[in-house]
Amino acid sequence: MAVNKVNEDLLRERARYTFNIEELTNFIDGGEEGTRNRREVEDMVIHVKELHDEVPEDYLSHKERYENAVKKGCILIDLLKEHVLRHSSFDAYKPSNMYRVLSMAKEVSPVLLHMGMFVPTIFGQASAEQQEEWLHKALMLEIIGTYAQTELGHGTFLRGLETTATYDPSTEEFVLHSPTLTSYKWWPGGLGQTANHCIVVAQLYSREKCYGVHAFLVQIRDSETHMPLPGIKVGDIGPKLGFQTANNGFLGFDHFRIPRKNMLMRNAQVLKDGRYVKSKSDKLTYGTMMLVRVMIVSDAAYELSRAATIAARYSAVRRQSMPRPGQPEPQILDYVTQQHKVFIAIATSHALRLTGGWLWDAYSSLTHDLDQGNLDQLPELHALACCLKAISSRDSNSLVEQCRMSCGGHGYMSSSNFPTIYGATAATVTYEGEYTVMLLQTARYLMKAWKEALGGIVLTPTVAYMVTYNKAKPAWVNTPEAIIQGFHAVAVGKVKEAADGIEYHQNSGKDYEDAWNAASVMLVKASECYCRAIICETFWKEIQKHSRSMSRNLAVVLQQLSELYLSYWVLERSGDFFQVRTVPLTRTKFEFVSFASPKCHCQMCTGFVAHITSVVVLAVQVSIQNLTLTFCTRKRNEFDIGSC
Ligand SMILES: CCCCC/C=C\C/C=C\C/C=C\CCC(=O)SCCNC(=O)CCNC(=O)[C@H](O)C(C)(C)COP(=O)(O)OP(=O)(O)OC[C@H]1O[C@@H](n2cnc3c(N)ncnc32)[C@H](O)[C@@H]1OP(=O)(O)O
Ligand SMILES: Cc1cc2nc3c(=O)[nH]c(=O)nc-3n(C[C@H](O)[C@H](O)[C@H](O)COP(=O)(O)OP(=O)(O)OC[C@H]3O[C@@H](n4cnc5c(N)ncnc54)[C@H](O)[C@@H]3O)c2cc1C
Repeated sequence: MAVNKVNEDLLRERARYTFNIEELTNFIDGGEEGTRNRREVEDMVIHVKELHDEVPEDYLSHKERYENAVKKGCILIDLLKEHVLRHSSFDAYKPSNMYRVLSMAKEVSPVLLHMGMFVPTIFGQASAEQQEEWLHKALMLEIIGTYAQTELGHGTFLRGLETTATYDPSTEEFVLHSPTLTSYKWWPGGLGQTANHCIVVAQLYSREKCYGVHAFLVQIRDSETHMPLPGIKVGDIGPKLGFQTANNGFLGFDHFRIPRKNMLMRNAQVLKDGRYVKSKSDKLTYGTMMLVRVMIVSDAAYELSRAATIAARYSAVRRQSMPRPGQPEPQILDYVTQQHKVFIAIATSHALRLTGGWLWDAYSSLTHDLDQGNLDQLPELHALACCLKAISSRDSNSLVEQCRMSCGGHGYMSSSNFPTIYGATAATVTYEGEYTVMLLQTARYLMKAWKEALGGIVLTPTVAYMVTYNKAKPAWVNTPEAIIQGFHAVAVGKVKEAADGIEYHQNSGKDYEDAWNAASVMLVKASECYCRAIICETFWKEIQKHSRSMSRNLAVVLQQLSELYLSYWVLERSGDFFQVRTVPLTRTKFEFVSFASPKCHCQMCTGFVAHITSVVVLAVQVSIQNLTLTFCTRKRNEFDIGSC
């Protein structure tokens, strides 16, 4: 049998790396133990022949694809359980571990929502007694759940959800009902044929009063026959852009009764006689969504690094055209345009991975605070989770597409894996909070922060610079730190511009809601700039922090990646930087001037040339599913990414 011979170009590129590959691998995995755990799980998976397709999944019927995905999901979960039972240290339910294991199968798993939302909701919103009853069953997949919140008529506007849960004190039950077609649950993953339980988000009624949306744990299919229970209508919603094996479904209730104890009662409760006990905050019902948004940042990074790996590797082995007659066709990696497409994808995967880790730590700290009854950090974390989920998923999805295009026709093949990765990341831009809606949520937070900044009130960490910029303009010397200050200045300018826009529309007679809507494009822009500043600053600071404990050669390359990221986004947003008025070169002062302002002096901070020499990459060694990007650093022509 022919042995796959490694491409000569790839071998040559790999011989050129200037740093310790294992060190980079450990850095990506979050340490040596992370690498060891990942490899152990991968080794378990890679030898399971049932996980390798004899026939391309695209040639299977919808039913075959689903059955194939169920089979693989069961195998992976069993392996995960076996590994967990063997290594108590491997935190299977650290979201990145769970998602990584499930994504080792090419098909999206029909139990993704069970692991990604059903289990976390029990963790986050069930009382101790309820966790006692349901958690182990869920972890061992004795019950298989999903998260049924979105309806045919409402996905974003949760207060508009129509499914009702009406308490009947005579039987101590809730009656679930879908009063209209638009109230049917629509989208929940696994609902089509897989789940036999679900978290249902419904309007709670007791003693004829509505208390808003709350979560309930509902059995929808018979545990033995798997048939829908009486009063339940359930099925598959049909083909989609991607996610074909996620088994997204619909669910309707016809006066379906569940015990009172099936309302998730960690936060709010309904007592036997129907009295409602309020939660410390209504927003705690939204807790699972915040968790998944936090997860999405890291998983968007993961999906992008898969795409970047494929593109970088292909760029090393593909030879095309003949710039010099009679010379061999060059590797397409030698074209600066190819580098410009691929290198930012690699840099962004690191930026989002490190930002995702930073956000996960912030979220972990918040959950600890919430357990102590301290909700102070909730608004800022909600704002962060919203904008970072939006920007990371959008950046990931668009760069996955850029990576696909960088591979020409072969990138369009299913066998390239780009279509699957694209389908997964495209979904992420919409689910768990639609892109624009999430940025507008962050904008709500920024408008409040701006008002406090004007009043000189001390702000929370990620917006504290607003007070500084609103008073003294910082001096700018041309360094990465200064670029980050530049992003802060741009963000402040956009926040101010949006706040001024709302005020302008109110002064012209609009009420606040209409003024908000009229200024909403500026509000989205302000959130984007606030979020970009966070990613730039976090990426840079994380690299500086980790560089101190890593070898110099690796630190140099990672530093170059972070400088590339900063430079790339200044150039991408040069128009916004144009609005930053400067004084001649030596000591540049920031003053954000809106284009609308009559005193706009568009004078660009010149010399903004970032020479990125001997940048990054090259060939890449991809080991299955992991993120070990084995870079061979190769001297590249010095290229000037241009002055602004
Ligand atoms: C690349 C692969 C990635 C893999 C990912 C890993 C695992 C996968 C697992 C699952 C993913 C698969 C499928 C996805 C499943 C779903 O999509 S579940 C459904 C998700 N749905 C949503 O996200 C709905 C989006 N809408 C909302 O969140 C809210 O409706 C809203 C937009 C926030 C608006 O809220 P609304 O009720 O209109 O009121 P208002 O805007 O006035 O907000 C009220 C106040 O509440 C605060 N708030 C809102 N949400 C939260 C929250 N989550 N946490 C904390 N606080 C919140 C808001 O800031 C307001 O506060 P104020 O003080 O009044 O400003
Ligand atoms: C692959 C996939 C899997 C999913 N899985 C699940 C699941 O398991 N469980 C679940 O409950 N849901 C799930 N969903 C549903 C998902 O959460 C919703 O689609 C998402 O929340 C967006 O809501 P929507 O579809 O109603 O879009 P809409 O909110 O109707 O958005 C449509 C347009 O209206 C705009 N818009 C809406 N509100 C505003 C506003 N206030 N201001 C300005 N513009 C606005 C949006 O920006 C967008 O451009 C899934 C969706 C997908 C695509």
